Amino acid sequence: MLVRQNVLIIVFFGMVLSGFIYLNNIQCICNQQIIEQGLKCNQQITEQGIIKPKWKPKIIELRSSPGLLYNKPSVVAGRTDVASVSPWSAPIIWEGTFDSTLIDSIYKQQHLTIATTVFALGKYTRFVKDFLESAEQHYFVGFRVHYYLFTDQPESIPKVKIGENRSLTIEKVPTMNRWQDISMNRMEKLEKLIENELFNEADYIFCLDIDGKFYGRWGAETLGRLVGVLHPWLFNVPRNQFTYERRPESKAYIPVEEGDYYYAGAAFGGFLEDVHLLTKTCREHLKIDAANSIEAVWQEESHLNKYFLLNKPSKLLSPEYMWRDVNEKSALIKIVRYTNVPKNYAEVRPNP
Ligand SMILES: CC(=O)N[C@H]1[C@@H](OP(=O)(O)OP(=O)(O)OC[C@H]2O[C@@H](n3ccc(=O)[nH]c3=O)[C@H](O)[C@@H]2O)O[C@H](CO)[C@H](O)[C@@H]1O
Ligand SMILES: [Mn+2]
Repeated sequence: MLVRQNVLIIVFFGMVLSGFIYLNNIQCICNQQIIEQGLKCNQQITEQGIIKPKWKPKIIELRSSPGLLYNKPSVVAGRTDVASVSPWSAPIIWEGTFDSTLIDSIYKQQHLTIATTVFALGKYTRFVKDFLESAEQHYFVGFRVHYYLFTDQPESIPKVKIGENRSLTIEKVPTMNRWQDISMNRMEKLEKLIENELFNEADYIFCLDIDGKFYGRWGAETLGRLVGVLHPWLFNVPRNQFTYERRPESKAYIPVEEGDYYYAGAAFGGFLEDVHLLTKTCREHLKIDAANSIEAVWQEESHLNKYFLLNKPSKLLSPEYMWRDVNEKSALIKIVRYTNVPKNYAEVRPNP
């Protein structure tokens, strides 16, 4: 009798347990289906019936090689003179916050392609040679890099030797008379480039100013979903001194009591999907502003700052990655990686 009772109890609990396992499995399968369906929907058709890009699958694992030797990370020693994390837990990359041997080893296994865009219209073609030659020495060395150069004068682009596994595509664009239009129009060009050409080719994209030169490593430590760079002149000033757009009529408007950092318009990047949304949103907002006869104080840089306020970057690069001039010193800048090239605005721009 007692034995039968025990058997019944065991059978009962067994059934309850199987029930739990079954329900749990169904939930897992459902979650998977939801994720897969969600992706498929995103990838197939928009409301207007347009086929959308099928983004290249992303590698998110950080695999390390067995036997790789590098310095032991410390939990107590590190940079104490600068913040290396934002209030939303995004890393801020400074010299001393990463190990280049380790980080290269992790990301080289992923066989990545990094699309890199620059624009050189009018007299800005003079910056191309230094930009490309210095990038070949310092920018994602050992990685596959595909430069896209937009210019109104392909014939005057100098020949620069591009390394193995790296390439340069030159695309002709119409000449424009206002530097503001050249600068702003980049958002639309980038949006279309990602949509039409890059979506299945590259893993990451960086969009850079051409009037810059590399002096130090810019590598895999900069890779992230959405990446912004702290502006070299405004990284250490109070919030009310940020040169955000302050007129409420503009889509780039940020009130004085808001804002995290002031980001440079001269460099941003990330996954294609994320940069696509960024460029699309900024392009739309620039268009709305134009229709309302308003141009934000720093053109697309103002819209970029608004975008980053509402869509926090997942990684921030210190001003080492966009410094003022190689000869300008700051105790916080231990290494200059990429700088603005000093220029005579009146001479180089098509209009004041
Ligand atoms: C360090 C930094 O964040 N710089 C930003 C800042 O001033 P900048 O002084 O850096 O702007 P800029 O004159 O370099 O223009 C931005 C870019 O537009 C292109 N260009 C411009 C003029 C021209 O005649 N031909 C040409 O090709 C070129 O790629 C250049 O790098 O504000 C601009 C918008 O107001 C952009 O957001 C810049 O990225
Ligand atoms: Mn510039």
